[in-house]
Amino acid sequence: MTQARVHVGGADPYDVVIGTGVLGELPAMVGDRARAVAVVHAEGLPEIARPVCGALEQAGYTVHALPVPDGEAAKEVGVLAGLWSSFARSGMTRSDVVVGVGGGATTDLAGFAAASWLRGVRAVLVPTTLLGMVDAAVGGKTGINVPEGKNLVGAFHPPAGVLCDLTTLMTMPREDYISGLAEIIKAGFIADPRILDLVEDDPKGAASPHGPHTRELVERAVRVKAGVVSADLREGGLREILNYGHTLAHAIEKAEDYRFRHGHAVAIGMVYAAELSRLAGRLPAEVVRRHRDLLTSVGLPVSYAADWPGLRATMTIDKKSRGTTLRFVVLDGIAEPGRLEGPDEELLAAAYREVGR
Ligand SMILES: NC(=O)c1ccc[n+]([C@@H]2O[C@H](COP(=O)([O-])OP(=O)(O)OC[C@H]3O[C@@H](n4cnc5c(N)ncnc54)[C@H](O)[C@@H]3O)[C@@H](O)[C@H]2O)c1
Ligand SMILES: O=C(O)C(=O)C[C@@H](O)[C@H](O)[C@H](O)COP(=O)(O)O
Ligand SMILES: [Zn+2]
Repeated sequence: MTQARVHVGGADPYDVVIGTGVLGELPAMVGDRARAVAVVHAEGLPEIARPVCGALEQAGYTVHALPVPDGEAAKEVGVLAGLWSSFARSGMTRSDVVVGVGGGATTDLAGFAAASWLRGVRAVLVPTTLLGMVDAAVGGKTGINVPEGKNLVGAFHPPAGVLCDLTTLMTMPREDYISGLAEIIKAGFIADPRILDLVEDDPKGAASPHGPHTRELVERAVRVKAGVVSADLREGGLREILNYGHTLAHAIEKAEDYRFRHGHAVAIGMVYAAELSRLAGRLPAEVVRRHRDLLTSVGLPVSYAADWPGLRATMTIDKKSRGTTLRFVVLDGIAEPGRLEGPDEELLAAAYREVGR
């Protein structure tokens, strides 16, 4: 099967390679200055990590396989500290490389370990989930959670390359796959309406890695993300659009002690942001309905019940906030993202009433 190559521009450009049999590209992405490579992988994925390590060993690198807890449990300071110790024991120098293999949680951790080790070593990411491929591994946002909130500690550290092997999607649990679909649909609402049409025409196909448009959906979402982060790596302005739905989503994830899937929280968060847009007089009701219909059709949640004051308090520390001013990404239409700055408390609560069960 042919491979697609999406270029990410900016000060540290790199490619995202999408297809099957992409591991052959790994040594070139790691580069010839490295001696040692730390392969940080989700511990539940030995079958996927093994060929990655094998390809690197065959290319002559000394490989240190470093398993980390599966999923969100990886994004903890204790796990990160464990990686620093392992890097030290393995003698990882500035010319050596970290390869992250796993879902978005694993690549967020691996990327931040690379960003912080010796003040920054090269990272190559091999995402193995839909969400990892279309969002987390691309764009250089790395980080971990703290008890006070999601992704509150991290760094912008673009990878040297991203390898998306679509065959790894075949073993994904259905709910995790659908979670990734939320970020694809997000890319549709903020920038690429063709994504929305593809999902609407065949929601069953979209919710399966065997669907007829899997590759196109992945590629389209990667292109949206690549275009945005090429222009604004450090989230000076434009990049905020990728955060559509995330202000409430991150509060939900914290309220659920990070046991709620990210994409599921983003789905609810997008409906909330769409309701905010409507109540602010900026978005027709039919577009809000389109959010609910589309997300529901693939099995994503669109409502949530928890105490509003707690969620509202957590949202204060969202990274888009400036001082005491809350800032939201909203929509003025499909593919027309805008900002809502300092909305009044009644508007915030009214939008939540539309989402709350
Ligand atoms: N850095 C970014 O720009 C960015 C963007 C979006 C999301 N994120 C982060 O990504 C994380 C969510 O990522 P995710 O949805 O990939 O979840 P995840 O990393 O938690 O993975 C979900 C589960 O799937 C398992 N898994 C991974 N690949 C598999 C495969 N091929 N077959 C079977 N099981 C597999 C994992 O081990 C884990 O148990 C969140 O922490 C979120 O904050 C980061
Ligand atoms: O890449 C971005 O920028 C995003 O906002 C993408 C989001 O999907 C992602 O979940 C990101 O990690 C959220 O960033 P944060 O800065 O709000 O933690
Ligand atoms: Zn996200």
